[in-house]
Amino acid sequence: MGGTFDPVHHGHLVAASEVAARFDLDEVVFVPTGQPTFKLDQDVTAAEHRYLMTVIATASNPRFTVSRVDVDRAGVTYTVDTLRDLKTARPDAELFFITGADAIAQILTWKDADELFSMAQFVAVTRPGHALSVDGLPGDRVHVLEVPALAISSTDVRARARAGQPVWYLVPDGVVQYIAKHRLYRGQS
Ligand SMILES: Nc1ncnc2c1ncn2[C@@H]1O[C@H](COP(=O)(O)OP(=O)(O)OP(=O)(O)O)[C@@H](O)[C@H]1O
Ligand SMILES: O=C(O)c1ccc[n+]([C@@H]2O[C@H](COP(=O)([O-])O)[C@@H](O)[C@H]2O)c1
Repeated sequence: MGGTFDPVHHGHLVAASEVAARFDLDEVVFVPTGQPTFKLDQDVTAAEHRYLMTVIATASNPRFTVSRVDVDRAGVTYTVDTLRDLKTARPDAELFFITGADAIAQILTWKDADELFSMAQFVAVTRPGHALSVDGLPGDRVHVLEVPALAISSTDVRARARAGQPVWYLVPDGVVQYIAKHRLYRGQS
């Protein structure tokens, strides 16, 4: 599952857990982006903070791991590179890329979009506030999964932290503490 994870929240974790169960996955690899291509105009938190919060959030689940491939690759992050690096690290693995309704809606505009569907299957999960449409995408490579609706976004978590409102139970406890310890999201949206 790729994401900016700024910060990772329970919407991400529930989606990953549901896809793992439905598709009987051995492992879910969370891949925090380096420089997310569609957020180049935004003030994104340093990759190392986002990576560490993702490690904290996933630590208790033996099937969840976190990859540094996007964080460690220089330049803008593209999923075509993510999938290539994951395939190199796990040559025998069958890859499924987990993505939410908002992200799948834009997938045809992603770099080398045609190539993506031959590199992995895609699982598009439902997300409150976003219509899920996979029209025009290859039906044999894109799966749709309804997951328990959690109307949580990283944008909202950042806004709450900035306003001094609680973020408990929107993100894992360790992430609440990490945000407080490093005083993240105090001066940005
Ligand atoms: N509550 C949610 N339910 C289901 N999928 C989600 C949810 N939140 C995010 N996702 C999906 O997880 C992936 C990574 O999301 P991302 O890290 O950009 O979080 P976000 O909450 O959308 O962040 P932001 O508000 O900063 O844009 C995307 O594919 C997104 O669609
Ligand atoms: O490859 C692309 O062109 C591309 C464009 C936009 C988003 N993505 C990927 O989609 C995932 C979710 O992105 P975001 O910006 O919603 O956090 C993340 O893994 C991104 O690298 C990929």
